[in-house]
Amino acid sequence: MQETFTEGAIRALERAEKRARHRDAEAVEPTDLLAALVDEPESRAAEILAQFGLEPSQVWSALGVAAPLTEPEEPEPAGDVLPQSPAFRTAMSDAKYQARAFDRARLVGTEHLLAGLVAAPGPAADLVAGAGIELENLLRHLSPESAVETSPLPLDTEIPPLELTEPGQGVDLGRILDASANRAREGLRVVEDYVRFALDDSGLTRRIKDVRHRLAAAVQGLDLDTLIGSRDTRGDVGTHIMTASEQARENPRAVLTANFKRTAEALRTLEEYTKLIDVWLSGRFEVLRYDVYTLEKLTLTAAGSKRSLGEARLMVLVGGLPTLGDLTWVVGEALAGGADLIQLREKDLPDREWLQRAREVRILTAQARARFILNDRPDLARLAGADGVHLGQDDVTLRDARRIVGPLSLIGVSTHDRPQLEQAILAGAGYLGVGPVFSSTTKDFSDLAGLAFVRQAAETTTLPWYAIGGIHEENIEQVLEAGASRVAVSSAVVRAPSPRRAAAALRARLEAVGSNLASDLP
Ligand SMILES: Cc1ncc(COP(=O)(O)OP(=O)(O)O)c(N)n1
Ligand SMILES: Cc1nc(C(=O)O)sc1CCOP(=O)(O)O
Ligand SMILES: [Mg+2]
Repeated sequence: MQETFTEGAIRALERAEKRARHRDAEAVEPTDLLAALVDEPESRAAEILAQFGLEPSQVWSALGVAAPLTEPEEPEPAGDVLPQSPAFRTAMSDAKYQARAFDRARLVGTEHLLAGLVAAPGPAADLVAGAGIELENLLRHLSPESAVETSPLPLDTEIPPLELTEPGQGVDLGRILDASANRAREGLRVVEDYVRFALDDSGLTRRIKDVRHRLAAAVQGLDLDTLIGSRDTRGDVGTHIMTASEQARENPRAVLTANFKRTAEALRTLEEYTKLIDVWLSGRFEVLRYDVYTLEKLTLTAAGSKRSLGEARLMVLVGGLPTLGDLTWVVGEALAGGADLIQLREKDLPDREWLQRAREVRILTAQARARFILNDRPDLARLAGADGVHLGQDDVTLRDARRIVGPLSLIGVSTHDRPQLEQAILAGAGYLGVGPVFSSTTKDFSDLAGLAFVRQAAETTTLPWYAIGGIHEENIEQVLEAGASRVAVSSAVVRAPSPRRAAAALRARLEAVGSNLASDLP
């Protein structure tokens, strides 16, 4: 699906790039875009912000940026286009997504750019959220005329679209649409309750809410009076027919999957029957159906990983040791001290030797009933029978790794800032690395993500995540206070005089924090 931009949006994007250049940035950030959106006070975005009490001058001063850029008398020499930061790209993809859902012509306007900014965590989103603007209340402003307009698009065929309000034609269709809208709404509610109360995942809850609100907006596009007028619950022969599979639910997870299925089916019905009255509206139900599939994957991944990593709080990274004997000794000690996962991280070994070491570690971890993760290499992870593979931002993508290790293997992803965190969750990571928290003797970093990032991770997801980077017995308390429940360490154990004692000390600290890890619900 191809989107195009309104002239106002194009101007805002150009200005955002200019603003980024003026501050000598290496990439365009969401803050550049927010400042650029209010540069033109008549833009839809600026109008919406003003309605929420956020005037341009407040935005510029809160962002610490210059008031509107004055156009240079001479055109500026054209340079290479500045790259977009990951957060900016997230905002853009959300903006396009909102335009697709709300605008018949799929035109991305400044209001959609603003909605994109709200969805991309960071200072721009924080500023806007501080003014009380959330996706939920912003959705009302996205092309309101088209969001509620129900006049059909011209169909390709000669057959005129059904007139929903015409008795006879309308009633049957109205009953189908009414029942399906209710089923979709109810299914989403059941799913939301699981994510909110069983998983306690605020990020996923926000996503499900967003889908629920967009469903409500799409249903508004149908003639509500006709739907209610067509309702005949008592006369519906399906109301009292309950199959055995509908009644039996083995556990909360089965309730969850059944309700995702029910929601997707109901959306499919809405999509198909709405084609008879309004193809554009039908497209909105289609987009929602795909969103529900994505949500299902995200929720089941979160629930599955939370269950499978349960109380696995301490990951120890080993590697770079001179001999196989050194490696097996350290791994044995770490396991005896209470490591729940061993990650083999080799950087200079020939593949054959790496695989041989991996197979040894596999045996030791299996004996200790601990997990074994291989760093960087899905191919070797599969050959060694590892439980999973860990991928960094420059390693093969999660999708490619999945093709090698299969659907059940654990795939962890390193993240160093919030956009990467969100991206990894969306891509289906089974767990996350969150760091570097402190400077490390194992790996050099030019920038530290610090404890601030640990706090952000704690606020964002309940997918299992491991704080990593320079964590030792002396500083682990700070990491736990920032919200971590799991840590990954290397030197603190591998280079300790007694790896066993070092692992045991870390483990004891981890156990001392209240257990909010494993959900009681399967
Ligand atoms: C748990 C965990 N988190 C982060 C990393 C780092 O992975 P990556 O960024 O790919 O760097 P290398 O470890 O490959 O140097 C990790 N290995 N484990
Ligand atoms: C390999 C690695 N990756 C990190 C990240 O933040 O992505 S921190 C790190 C080093 C972890 O070792 P130590 O506990 O000795 O600092
Ligand atoms: Mg790597």
